[in-house]
Amino acid sequence: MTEILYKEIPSLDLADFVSGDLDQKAAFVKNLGDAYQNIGFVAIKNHGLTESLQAKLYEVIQRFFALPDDQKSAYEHPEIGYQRGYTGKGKEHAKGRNTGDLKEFYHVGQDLESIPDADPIKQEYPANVWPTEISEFKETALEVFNAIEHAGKHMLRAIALHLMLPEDYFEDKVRFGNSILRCIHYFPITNPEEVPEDAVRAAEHGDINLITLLMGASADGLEVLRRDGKWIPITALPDQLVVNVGDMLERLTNKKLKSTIHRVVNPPRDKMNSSRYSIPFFMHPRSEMDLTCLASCVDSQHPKAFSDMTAGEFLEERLRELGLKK
Ligand SMILES: O=C(O)CCC(=O)C(=O)O
Ligand SMILES: [Fe+2]
Repeated sequence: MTEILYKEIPSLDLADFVSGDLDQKAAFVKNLGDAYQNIGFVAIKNHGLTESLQAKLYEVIQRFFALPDDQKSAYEHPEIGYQRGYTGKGKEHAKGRNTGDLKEFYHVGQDLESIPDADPIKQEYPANVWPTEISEFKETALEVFNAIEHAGKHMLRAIALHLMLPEDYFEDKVRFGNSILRCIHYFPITNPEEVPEDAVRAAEHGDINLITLLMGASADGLEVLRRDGKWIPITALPDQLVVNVGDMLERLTNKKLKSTIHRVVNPPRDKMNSSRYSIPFFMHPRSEMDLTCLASCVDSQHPKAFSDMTAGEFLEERLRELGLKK
């Protein structure tokens, strides 16, 4: 396969896949496959998440993050690896680093009430944590969670077809999957000289999950590392979601699909005193999903690069590496 060095991440129309004719659907799968085998990122429109709902969630989280730190820390749950509720400033660091990122965030997971009692996964997930100060937080976040999850399921169908798997390959694996909507505030830095020399908004990393769907951020800063070593800034249009491959999908496909390293750089010094908000949705499967490399992705030129693990085991390992779990 030819290597493509994209100047920017490719833009696709999800409507081509969901409601297009056979040719449009095939073209979507081809373009997505090319993008994911090269740069690991695309931007999609017609994903079903309305701009008004996005704006509403941004408004709600801005009100939450404006609360005093000691009020926010009441929603912090280290005993569950911060997988629900608030995580305070500087707590998370990228794998392989010690300096914490210049961010605080809030995690929302599956709404337990929507999971049938008969599904054993219901016992596995912690309940969501909702700030009592902000009444619309729960309703708005869950609505966004469901809309993005729906778009993510379409993306996984297209990915399955690209991998020559049955279109519904991921369906049962992501039903009530362990996904997380992460509302992030990169807080203003009033005294740049007081933060550690090497501290950044988000140090370079790959995402843990199958795929990430990212709502357009409120300021610049996100960059992806192209395979020739050049950092490419990402600018998604307001009607687009950025969708990238995570480490679990890279593992499953034995690196055929690329979990591309990305980062959020600090603003120039004169803009350090401003906030940045962004909201990625980390689409995880159920913990029992087997991430053993697909046999179709292993051959003499591509020897198996990963040990066999379930998604649950991989997540536990990574949360420890990020400083979120003991
Ligand atoms: O804030 C962003 O634009 C991206 C954040 C990110 O990469 C992450 O939280 O994994
Ligand atoms: Fe990321």
